[in-house]
Amino acid sequence: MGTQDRHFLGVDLSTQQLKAAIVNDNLEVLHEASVLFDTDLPEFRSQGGAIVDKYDSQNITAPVMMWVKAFDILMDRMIVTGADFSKIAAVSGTAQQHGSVYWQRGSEETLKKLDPSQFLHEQLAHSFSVTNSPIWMDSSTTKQCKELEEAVGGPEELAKITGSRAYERFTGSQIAKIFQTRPDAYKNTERVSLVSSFVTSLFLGQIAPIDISDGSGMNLMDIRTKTWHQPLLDACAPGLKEKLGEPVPSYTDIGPISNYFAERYHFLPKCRVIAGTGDNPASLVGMRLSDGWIAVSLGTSDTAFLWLAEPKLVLDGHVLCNPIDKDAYMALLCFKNGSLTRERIRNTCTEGNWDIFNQLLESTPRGNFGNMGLYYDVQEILPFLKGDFRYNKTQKVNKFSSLEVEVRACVEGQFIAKRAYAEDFGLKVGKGTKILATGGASQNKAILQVLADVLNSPVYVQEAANSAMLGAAYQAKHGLLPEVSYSEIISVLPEPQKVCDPYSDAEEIYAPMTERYRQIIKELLAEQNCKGK
Ligand SMILES: O=C(CO)[C@@H](O)[C@H](O)CF
Repeated sequence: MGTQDRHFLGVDLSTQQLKAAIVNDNLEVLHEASVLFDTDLPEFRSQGGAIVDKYDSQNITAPVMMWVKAFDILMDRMIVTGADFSKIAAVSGTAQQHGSVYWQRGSEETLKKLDPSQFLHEQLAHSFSVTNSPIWMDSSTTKQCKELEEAVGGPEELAKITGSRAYERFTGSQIAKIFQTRPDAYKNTERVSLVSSFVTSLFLGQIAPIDISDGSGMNLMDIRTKTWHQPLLDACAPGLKEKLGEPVPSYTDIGPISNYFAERYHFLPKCRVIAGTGDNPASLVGMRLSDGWIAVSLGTSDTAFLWLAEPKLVLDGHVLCNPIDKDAYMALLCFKNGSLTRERIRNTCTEGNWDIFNQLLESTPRGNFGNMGLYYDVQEILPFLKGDFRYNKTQKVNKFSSLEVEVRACVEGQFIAKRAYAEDFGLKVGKGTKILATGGASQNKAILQVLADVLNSPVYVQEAANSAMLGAAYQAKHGLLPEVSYSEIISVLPEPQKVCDPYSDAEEIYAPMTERYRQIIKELLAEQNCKGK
């Protein structure tokens, strides 16, 4: 296959949808398709792609068969766009981080012998020992988190080894909870995948390895040796190492595409499958981050991340292995209450109209007359709080005086939190720093202006907002051509475009608001700890 008609496929299994893009050798997007879980697969009754347990709102999962069925639909939708899979030289995947898939004993044999004349969902319906996969929105594993930290001597020790203290959404505590509460399901589990390696397993026709970047979001892997830390595996469940398999660098060529995809969709048998990775590492691949840049992904969860040459010990935030250079790292800050919270405020203040939301946002001054709001629909990660908290210039209040104050308080509050944790993480915001925004809300200029003001830095966007999905497609080329450097591979991409600069008064407004935010959080966490006692 000549380079001019060498295409690459990237598939992104995110929280709300499964989407795919095909790019040509110049990384130009040729075809895209998506499957929205809630509306295209209503029989699973997901909301935002997730199922919240009606008896325990901290217990949040997603039906794995919803993801499998979405695959069948996605491939057919790609065909409708005119995709020619025979030109695909390599495919890779990305997915929401931390979620886990539990393959039933014997399912790898099923994967190897899939019948091309049938849908995936018809053949994999009995391949999962856990039918509802725990996902990153879950926060029901505080007990298991404590056990993990105790296993190695405390949160700092755990952060030193794995890059993070224990977090409820991380896969280690989720596996431990399944072993403790559903021992038979765990016993019947042949292999455990992350959602990203679940995606590549389908293409590979066998259980694919976990990559080191997504794997470092499990509280199980030593980020320096890139190997599982046995005392942590033992603290979760017996025989876990065999179920996880060995982690691999994120650009590893893990084998040829399965016969199923070759025969059913006419991929060439020589099409290669490249290891998948998590959505945030894939976004780093999809964006051209270098020193002085901070990436902010505004999606279901909001995240901020940047490239690190060396790991840094933090207790609020994460250090992951780098998806591009296996000897480098990346810093990650994750906020659960992202776009779904912005949409909730939009719905309550504007009956669901983004144009009115933006008008209200732009009708209020920077600093919002001293009002601050913190809105946590689901248990937040940073900080570990849930509920709405509103403050006027001097004190806590139950509600704000106007809709426009509420709208600005939501957006400013989300970005002030990012600034506070980013600065605590050692990131430098302000002069010389540039922000690269991605994710759905990065197409909203009014929101980006607030981001620029709060972080006192210019905001850039790149052509496509789907940086994770495109990152997977770029990773497919990066993995296929190990002799070509990553920077050379993405050198064909257009430079990010500047969208807005901060106003000159931004720093004098938001530096003190960031300090006030820190004080408020300290008081709220102290209050919560007292209630918990
Ligand atoms: O938990 C997260 C990162 O730590 C989220 O960004 C998920 O990856 C979103 F899918």
